[in-house]
Amino acid sequence: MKILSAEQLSEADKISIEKQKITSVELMERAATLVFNEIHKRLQAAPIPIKIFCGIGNNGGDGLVVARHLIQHGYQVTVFVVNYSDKRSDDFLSNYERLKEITNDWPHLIKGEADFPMIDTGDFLIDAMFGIGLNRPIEGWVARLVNLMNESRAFTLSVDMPSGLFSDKTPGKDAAVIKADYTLSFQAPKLVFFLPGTMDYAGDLQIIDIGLDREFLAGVSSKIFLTDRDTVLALYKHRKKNSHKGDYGHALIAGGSYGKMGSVLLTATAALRTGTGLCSLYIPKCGYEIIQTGLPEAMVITDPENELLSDFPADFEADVVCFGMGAGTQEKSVNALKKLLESSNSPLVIDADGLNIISANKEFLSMLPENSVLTPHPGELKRLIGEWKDDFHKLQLVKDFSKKYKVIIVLKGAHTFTINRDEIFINNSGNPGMATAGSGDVLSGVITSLIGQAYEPISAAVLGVFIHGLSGDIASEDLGYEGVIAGDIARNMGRAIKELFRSEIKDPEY
Ligand SMILES: NC(=O)C1=CN([C@@H]2O[C@H](COP(=O)(O)OP(=O)(O)OC[C@H]3O[C@@H](n4cnc5c(N)ncnc54)[C@H](O)[C@@H]3O)[C@@H](O)[C@H]2O)[C@H](O)CC1
Ligand SMILES: [K+]
Repeated sequence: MKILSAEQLSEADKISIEKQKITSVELMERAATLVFNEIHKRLQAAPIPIKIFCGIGNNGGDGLVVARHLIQHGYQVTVFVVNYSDKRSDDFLSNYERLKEITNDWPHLIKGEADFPMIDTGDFLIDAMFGIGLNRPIEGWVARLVNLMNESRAFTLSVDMPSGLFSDKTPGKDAAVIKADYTLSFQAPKLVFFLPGTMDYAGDLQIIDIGLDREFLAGVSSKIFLTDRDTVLALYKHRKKNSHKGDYGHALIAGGSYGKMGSVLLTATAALRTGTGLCSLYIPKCGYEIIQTGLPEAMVITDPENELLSDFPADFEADVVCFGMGAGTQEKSVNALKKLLESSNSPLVIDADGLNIISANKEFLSMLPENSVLTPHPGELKRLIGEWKDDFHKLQLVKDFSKKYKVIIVLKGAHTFTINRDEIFINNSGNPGMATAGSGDVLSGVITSLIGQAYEPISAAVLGVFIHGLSGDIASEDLGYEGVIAGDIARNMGRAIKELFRSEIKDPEY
């Protein structure tokens, strides 16, 4: 699914109005009625005090439409117009008139702090102050109103965007932004809903299809995508009946050190559970029995050293090599990675200490084979590319890095971002139970396995990240968030792949 900018959404708005031969106020009615339906479905006519805060643009217009429907359905509604300017939009005005026709309790105008209402924790707040039209930070008494709403701790539902949140930049440090519990957003998800610095503002997210023109949406160009089930199904390669293990690649996983053999064990388990035909490990001697006992399906080659890697078997024929988990960053391990880089032409997967070694030896960067996949968490990324000012700056730095070194970056997080040159793929599967030791080792194993099975590295990364999350979702359904450990994510990979084909399953929640 494409992620669109505010400009593209406004353009979609205009084109839809023309092509569908409707007025903008009819489109507003359609969109806001869908918002009302969602609220009505959940509240089921409950007698909760509902306070609706409307701006004076089209987001405010949406709020007025929602208010009208709620009132007509017998809800206890108080409407406030946050009168931050006199420039009321036409569609706001026509809905203002329509609202006045159906109730004697006319909207209360808020022109300053003296007009602020009391807000109770038990109120249900609807935030329809600013949407995608916000073009500068919220200031003055409007900012104080936003803070009052946040401090009330009342359940808050934002229409389209939490007010104060921009669609294309990070709010300043002390900016006034609604901290929503739930956001009902129109037509396409906005990038800020997935960035670590801003994702919490939206709360639970639901995207509502308001019927904007399909042709425009299909044709509009975007370099940012939310990975959904259709995307990954299109990437998935079915296994052939007439095949054997040699058809599914030989993955070599290099890493581990004394006390950290579990990492490679997890990576190899994940690679096998994701369907690699053969899996070998290159490890220090001390891990030999651990791996042979823990994972009889894998083959083991040992380094001359007992406790850490010092070398790499340059003549070993694997379809893909993964390096780094548990490897340490000592001089000898640096030498091991150097030998691997000198001997490889095909894409590698580099994780954990592999990344740390590269960060401390930047000359290795130009030795990375084209389309290698690097899987940093934010700390590893910082060591690799330096500090960033905010999430948007970070994305730019990663895109520049990806272009310069011709590599794919899988930036791990609550929403993992896979960045390939100028393109960004945002993952939407997974859950907080996956924030656990070894979860990243498992992900490397999944991506490695897929590359070994002849997936393009970018496809392996996007598909791998998605099914890794799905596997975590399956594990947490069974065990609860706290109960999930990395081995469970590895073990459920097959179920996750099967799950992709269950047609009754919808996309996971945002
Ligand atoms: N395309 C769709 O999906 C549809 C969107 N709808 C809704 O329309 C809003 C966008 O409306 P717009 O009038 O363009 O902007 P806002 O209501 O977000 O903002 C109003 C207005 O306020 C001015 N402004 C901006 N920042 C500030 C500020 N900090 N202080 C004071 N004033 C400010 C600016 O001039 C804005 O124009 C979208 O989010 C949806 O909710 C349609 O209803 C249906 C189709
Ligand atoms: K809003």
